[in-house]
Amino acid sequence: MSCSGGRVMVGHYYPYCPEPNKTVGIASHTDPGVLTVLLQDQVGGLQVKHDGKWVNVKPVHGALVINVGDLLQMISNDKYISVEHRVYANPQHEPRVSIAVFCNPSIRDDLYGPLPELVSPEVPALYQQFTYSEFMRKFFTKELDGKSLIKYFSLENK
Ligand SMILES: O=C(O)CCC(=O)C(=O)O
Ligand SMILES: [Fe+2]
Repeated sequence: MSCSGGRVMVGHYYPYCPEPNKTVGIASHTDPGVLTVLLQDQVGGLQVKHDGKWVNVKPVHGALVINVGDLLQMISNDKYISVEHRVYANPQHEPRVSIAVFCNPSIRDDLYGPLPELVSPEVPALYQQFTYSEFMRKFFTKELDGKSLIKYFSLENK
């Protein structure tokens, strides 16, 4: 798999929100692809779910946040787990800007699934194989919610 052909850059702009407890910046989700590289500014607002609790990701000047996505979870047969994250509505009187680069496979019709090296009679595959086209079709028809892509391709009932 190569990341070079499948990178997408997205810029997010979160304006000041006078009533932040009535809405969200981005609802809780996992990123679908392999890895996401994220640059935050100094405003903050990103949270990740850790041990069932939302934890603030403190913005550090010059630092990049790397999120594991659903594809990496499935290809690694759960060696890496995709991270649930969200952004709260911005209560600061200055806008928040973030830039995300999504690293995805570049070949749509190859089969993806747990890498053969990670699967054995003792450690069975946890996910079915799928093409990236099929994966993205499913992604675009799902709600922006927790782990439904992972559940859809899972061979177990998670
Ligand atoms: O703005 C952020 O910090 C996060 C953006 C995000 O989660 C995404 O683009 O998938
Ligand atoms: Fe995200």
